[in-house]
Amino acid sequence: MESLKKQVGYASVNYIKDGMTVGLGTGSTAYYMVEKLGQEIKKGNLNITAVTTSKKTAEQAESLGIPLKDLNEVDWIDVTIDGADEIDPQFQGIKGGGGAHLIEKIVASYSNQVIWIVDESKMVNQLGDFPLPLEVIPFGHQKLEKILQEKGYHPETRLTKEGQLFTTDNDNFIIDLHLKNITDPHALAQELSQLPGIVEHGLFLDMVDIVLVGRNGQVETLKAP
Ligand SMILES: O=C(CO)[C@H](O)[C@H](O)COP(=O)(O)O
Repeated sequence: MESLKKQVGYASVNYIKDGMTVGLGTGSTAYYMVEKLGQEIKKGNLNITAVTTSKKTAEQAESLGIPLKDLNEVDWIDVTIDGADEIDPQFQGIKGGGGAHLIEKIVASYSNQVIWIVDESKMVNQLGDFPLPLEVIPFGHQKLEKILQEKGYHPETRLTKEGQLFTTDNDNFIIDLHLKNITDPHALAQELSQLPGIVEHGLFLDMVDIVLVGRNGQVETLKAP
């Protein structure tokens, strides 16, 4: 799996051209994309500016000498390359396994092109087996969890390995919904967007243009309709 992630992460850098402003995603697959991008910049093959989607990616990019700007400092992003947790046949996705989906969604929404890089395990027939992350405001989060429980969404506030409350880069919490299957992602997205306290849900709908899938040692390119 690790070698598939590396293969797909490295292959995605072919979509980055000289002079572009590039959104850098978060996670173990995006890690390899950033690594390869750093190598190409160091060799003098690429001259780009990047906007990062998390503190972790920013630290990695800085350590590799990738020039960074804040989203407010750029006009638009040419391409954003990011990982995903689940992708269905309609190219709808779940993100936020790493708890970075709020910033990832903002960056993606200001991008001309969005590319997801995944290994084949992320391609599913229906979304929902992967718990759906919600970034929530700490104020009243237990009340929100109760409402989600009453709706039958099986919420679980995310904890760190040490059992502490997981906090995002924005000092919010994550509630994961254990839904098993999501029959109507658009309806669910609308419902979740209307609940006070939820800053952003991890449903990424109609956002991706190209999916690069690592499968059987190859990188498959899928274009969203
Ligand atoms: O959405 C994300 C972080 O918020 C990641 O892109 C997603 O979790 C995939 O990560 P990985 O490539 O490590 O499986």
